[in-house]
Amino acid sequence: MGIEVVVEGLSKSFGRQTIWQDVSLTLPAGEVSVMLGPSGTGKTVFLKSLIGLIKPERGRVMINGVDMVSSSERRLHEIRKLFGIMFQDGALFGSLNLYENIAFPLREHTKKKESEIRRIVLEKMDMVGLAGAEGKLPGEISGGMRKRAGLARALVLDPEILLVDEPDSGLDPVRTAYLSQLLIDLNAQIDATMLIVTHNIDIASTVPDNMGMLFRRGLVTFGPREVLLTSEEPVVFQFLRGRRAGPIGMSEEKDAATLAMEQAQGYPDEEDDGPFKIPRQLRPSPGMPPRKGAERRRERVLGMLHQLPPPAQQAILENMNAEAQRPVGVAPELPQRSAAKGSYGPAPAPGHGPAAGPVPSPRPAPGPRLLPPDPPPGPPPAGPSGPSGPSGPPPGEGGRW
Ligand SMILES: Nc1ncnc2c1ncn2[C@@H]1O[C@H](COP(=O)(O)OP(=O)(O)OP(=O)(O)O)[C@@H](O)[C@H]1O
Repeated sequence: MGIEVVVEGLSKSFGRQTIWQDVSLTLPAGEVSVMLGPSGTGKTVFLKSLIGLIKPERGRVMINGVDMVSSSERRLHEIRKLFGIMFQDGALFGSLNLYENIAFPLREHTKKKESEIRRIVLEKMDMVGLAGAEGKLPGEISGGMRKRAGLARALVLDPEILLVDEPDSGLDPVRTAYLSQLLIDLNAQIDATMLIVTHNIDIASTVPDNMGMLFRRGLVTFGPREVLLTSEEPVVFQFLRGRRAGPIGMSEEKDAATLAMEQAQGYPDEEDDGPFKIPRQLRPSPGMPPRKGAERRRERVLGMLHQLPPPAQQAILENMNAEAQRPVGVAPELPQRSAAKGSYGPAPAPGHGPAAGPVPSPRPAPGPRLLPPDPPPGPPPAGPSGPSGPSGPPPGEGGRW
């Protein structure tokens, strides 16, 4: 099972620029969490602070009793082996093929024999739908494949904590949807604690168990997904709906005068379309094991229900009831096109038991099989070819921690 990450009173500045202050939250063990926030609010800085790559001035990040802020490099080196990180651009070595890129952390951090390395690399490539692409160079594959290669590399040390930085960047909406499903399937298979940093509302509203948001140099909220998704907080309201009206401006937060002017004039083309409709959370694909994190989360959230705002309580109970009645492995809201008549009809019967019923026990062969074919290769990855993270070569020359 994944490990809980406890963040207490964390503050970070660069020179005179405060990035965020007094951030406190807990990433529950084995659950999937998302950190949202407009560009530049310090999401990536937060992610790097969790693993000790960036040092906050104040606060603690407790993992297995070790503080990632104040511990020695030797201690951090040990704890970092618990992490896998998927960086935005995949952070692959441009001169190494996918096999060698993905094998890199195993060669760096373990003394495994070549046959064992091969078994692990091929298994993880299979899990992310990259079987057969071992010999490709990063410059020969699409952005989506590079991301999945970065994900495979993040998995080779069997991480208990998986950090994912903007998995959607550069991907079309369909590839993003497949990647969202892949993340849920991986969580079902490895039961790791996951934190995804993104500003993509589709990922944020369908993947995680918990959500938080950074804005105005602080944490706006963090908790069960329904808390943020029902929030009337102006910044959350604006962000979820992608509006211009609200405290988030073009490049930074709006000042009071701009907000007052905006309230007087409004944006006539931005109609009030009512409460944000909370989409269903993705479930593991058919054939995947059930998510243990989701089961634990259910108990945890029911235990804290009375402490949550009433709209969140209502949304949680409605979702739980809907989940209990929802057949496994089917997205009932998607009409299926009949090939013969070109018409739309109801989805086929699932042939699985109800969600809240007994869970299937046998663990299936790994590997989501729902990935679409990849588009032709894009341009070679930009930026430094050396990845940084325990799951990959670290930042800087030579790629060492
Ligand atoms: N090593 C650094 N030195 C100085 N400033 C930094 C450093 N790393 C990040 N920053 C600054 O911290 C701020 C937050 O950056 P960060 O990349 O964490 O934002 P973000 O929320 O992830 O943005 P985006 O969504 O656009 O990726 C930015 O102003 C950035 O310039």
